[in-house]
Amino acid sequence: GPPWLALHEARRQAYDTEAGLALNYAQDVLHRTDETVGQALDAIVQLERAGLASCTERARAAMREIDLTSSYIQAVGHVRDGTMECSSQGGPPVALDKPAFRTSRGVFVYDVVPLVAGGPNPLLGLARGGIIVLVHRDLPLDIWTAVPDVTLEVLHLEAGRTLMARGRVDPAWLARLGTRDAVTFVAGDRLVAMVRSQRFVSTAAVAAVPAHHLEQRVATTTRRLVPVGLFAGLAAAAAILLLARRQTSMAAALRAGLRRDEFVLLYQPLFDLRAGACVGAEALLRWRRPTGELIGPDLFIPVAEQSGLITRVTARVLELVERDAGGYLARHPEFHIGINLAPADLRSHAIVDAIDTFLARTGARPANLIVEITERGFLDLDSARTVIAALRGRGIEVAIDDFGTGYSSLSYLETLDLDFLKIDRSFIEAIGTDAPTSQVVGHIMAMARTLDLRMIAEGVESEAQAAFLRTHDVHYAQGWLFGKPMPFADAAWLASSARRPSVQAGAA
Ligand SMILES: Nc1nc2c(ncn2[C@@H]2O[C@@H]3COP(=O)(O)O[C@H]4[C@@H](O)[C@H](n5cnc6c(=O)[nH]c(N)nc65)O[C@@H]4COP(=O)(O)O[C@H]3[C@H]2O)c(=O)[nH]1
Repeated sequence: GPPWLALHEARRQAYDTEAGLALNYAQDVLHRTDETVGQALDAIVQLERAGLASCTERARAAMREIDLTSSYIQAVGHVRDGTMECSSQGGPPVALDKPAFRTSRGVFVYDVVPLVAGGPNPLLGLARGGIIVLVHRDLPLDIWTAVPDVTLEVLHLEAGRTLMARGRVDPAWLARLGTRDAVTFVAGDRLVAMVRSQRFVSTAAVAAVPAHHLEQRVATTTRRLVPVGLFAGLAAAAAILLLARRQTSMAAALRAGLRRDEFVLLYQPLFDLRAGACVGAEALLRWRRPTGELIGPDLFIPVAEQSGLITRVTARVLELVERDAGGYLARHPEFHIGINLAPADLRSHAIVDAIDTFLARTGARPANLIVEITERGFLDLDSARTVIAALRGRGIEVAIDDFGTGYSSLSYLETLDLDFLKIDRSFIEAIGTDAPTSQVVGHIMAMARTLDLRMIAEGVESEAQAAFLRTHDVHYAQGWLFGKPMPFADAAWLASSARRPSVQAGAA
């Protein structure tokens, strides 16, 4: 019957979600590895072409220049007869061990180069034509992961060996990739994702997450798919299962849903923690099926993203905000509406035009909008930066969503200009408990302060959590304590009724 189907579906969805997370980690590592290898090869080619495989003053100056301008390169040197005779770091000659292997590009890979003799972080060396580039073996693995005990590894497929690793690796994984570009599988107590580099086809990255997260996710997904004792709920779950079974039909249904205007927005109040007042709302999308069931975004946004429909969904969201709140925003310049963008939205300037149109049609001000971005899937950093700059240039504020969940990594914080960091609800949930993640929120807050970002806490359910956040200078909060997602009129009513007492408090 449907409950069994739902359990089965929960398992499939849980696997997809966890595998997606592991793939994200692997992709992150791969991206950093590609950058590292790319910079190393560029350096070698540059010095080779200039005939600078030597220790002359000119060669050493060129090496120092490369060292200073390449973020992933630790040092560049000249190697002859198994000795690094000089390097951009200065110091005496360094005797090298035998290279571990030679790649088909003619690059010799040295496993351990003790640049600082007996130093704590042995470097990896890549050498060709008398030039050696030294890189930190930890740097490509230095990504933010929300779950503890993640294994990260960079593999050389030709050589059939590990280049860099953090955590427990298993040599047997290598064979699972075969000729594919990416693969996920369960091995023992772990879920493993492997991705092959498109730039350097003999390198691949691996991420392995503990499989017990999978079981937890099956449990929560089952709870969501099987609403207790509701036949309607079961029917909805069954309907979703039928759709989800074949993503193509789900995409077709989404397309039809867009055509038939089946999407609606609910608005979750955003509270200023100090003033204790509602100062805005986040727009959250729902799909109202012709049967009357409301389907949550977790089920259809990923399909919209995979099927290329997401930019149309985002355009619809702007239309709906205009319909629900346009007039109100024009009259309430201090009210903020949070809108979720998908990574695909940040790939072109179209979203900026759509927002300009929205502002022109509604008379709302740029400061009315907070755009929330997440890095589910892969963010094209260059175009994201351009789009974000265009939005911020207009006075629209930008928040990074899902921070710490593994979707939004530390590297994004460093490279994107942002206004807000949204602390994910999983970390708020852990406040004051002895969950292993209970300390994470402190680190996230410290990071936000360092980067000069204001903070929005998500999923605040208790007064104790709110008090904790208030004392730690978190500006805004959302969550069931303040209000569940509701029709716009209700959120607007909250904002106007909540503003009065706070104005009096300010005047007193
Ligand atoms: N347990 C608990 N949950 C709370 C609490 N307060 C809020 N939530 C839920 O947490 C989610 C917060 O949204 P999000 O992190 O932006 O996460 C959103 C967002 O990433 C995505 N999403 C929603 N609307 C859109 C949209 O219009 N476009 C895009 N691209 N994504 C959307 O879907 C995600 C899920 O949205 P929802 O299902 O509406 O789920 C919402 C909200 O209903 C609380 O106190 N306790």
